Amino acid sequence: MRIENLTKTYESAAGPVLDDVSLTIGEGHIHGIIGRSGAGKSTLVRCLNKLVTPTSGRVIVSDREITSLDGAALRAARRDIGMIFQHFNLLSSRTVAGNVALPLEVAGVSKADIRRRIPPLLELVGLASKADAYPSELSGGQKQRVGIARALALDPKVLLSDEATSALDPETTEQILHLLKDINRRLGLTILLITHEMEVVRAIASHVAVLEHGRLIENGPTFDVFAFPKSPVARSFLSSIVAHDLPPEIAGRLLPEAHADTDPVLRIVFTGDAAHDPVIATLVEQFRIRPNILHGRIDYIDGKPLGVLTLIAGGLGERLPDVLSYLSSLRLFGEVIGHAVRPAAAGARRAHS
Ligand SMILES: Nc1ncnc2c1ncn2[C@@H]1O[C@H](COP(=O)(O)OP(=O)(O)OP(=O)(O)O)[C@@H](O)[C@H]1O
Repeated sequence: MRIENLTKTYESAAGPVLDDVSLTIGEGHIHGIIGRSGAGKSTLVRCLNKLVTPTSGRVIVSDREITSLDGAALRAARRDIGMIFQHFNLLSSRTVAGNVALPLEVAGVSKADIRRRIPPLLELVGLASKADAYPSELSGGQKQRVGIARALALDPKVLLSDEATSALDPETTEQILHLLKDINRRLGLTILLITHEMEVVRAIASHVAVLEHGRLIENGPTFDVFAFPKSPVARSFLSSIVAHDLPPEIAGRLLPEAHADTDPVLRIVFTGDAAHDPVIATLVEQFRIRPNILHGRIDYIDGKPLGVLTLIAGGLGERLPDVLSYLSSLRLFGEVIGHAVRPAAAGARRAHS
């Protein structure tokens, strides 16, 4: 799927809601799009199947330019694009099987074929025993499974997921994300995942893009964006997952410049295999540093370890360039983010003031 220079303006006075967005979604990828409320996520996803007509730009799915199509040709092209929604959008008067059958009926598939195609779809989403149940008899997670089976009924090439887990509790969210990942692996289905939760991206997305005020401000493999976010928005989305920023009460005590009574504060980003190296022991033994750990966390993103550790590097002094080159030899990233007043000196400073 290719999105090229997509722009959408609803009301010219309000300015564009999508502003020149370009993005390629690789075949078989799960690509997350994250943004705050009002960033333009729903508008973007609705432009992709032309539920909303973009003001300019193109959307190409499997070499077909969706944005140039209308009428029957557009309806046919939409079969390549399945969609699931936050509030499931099931018909309450139809059974589970009846809801899954709906897109097949609209596409003119014969009754016999529909009867044949429903059971494997329900099997795929773990609802084989619920074919005759009505939506009111299902849990939220089960309703979303029906939504997924319905979205897959016409064998789409791409699945658009618009906040599909936002109405679900954490445990059900995990099960639905697991199901999406499983379907992605088994069918090779490309999934575009619209969300405002980094946990959702972390759980299953191989790539992630960040949307802010209608502009794409970041895009790349999930691990790279998580390890080295460039925008404040991405950093703030990541705050519950990766310890990029110090808690405000610690950050507020750091000084921007070195003084005679301060020690540098070193931030180290651990990625890949080096996350398992005895880095701190080497800093102590080889570089004679007295580390005092301020904040840290190590986690797994896309199956790879990612850690951020911030420490006061007592005794670092002139050895900073050597330490940074040692870290980069392990392909770790290190930087001095400020200076901390030594505890004894802090007491003296307080007494002085
Ligand atoms: N049909 C419409 N007419 C006019 N303005 C609209 C319309 N749909 C959306 N907007 C405006 O476009 C902006 C982006 O909305 P959109 O729903 O695409 O964002 P979002 O990132 O999905 O937000 P949320 O997560 O809150 O749904 C908002 O300012 C919204 O008010």
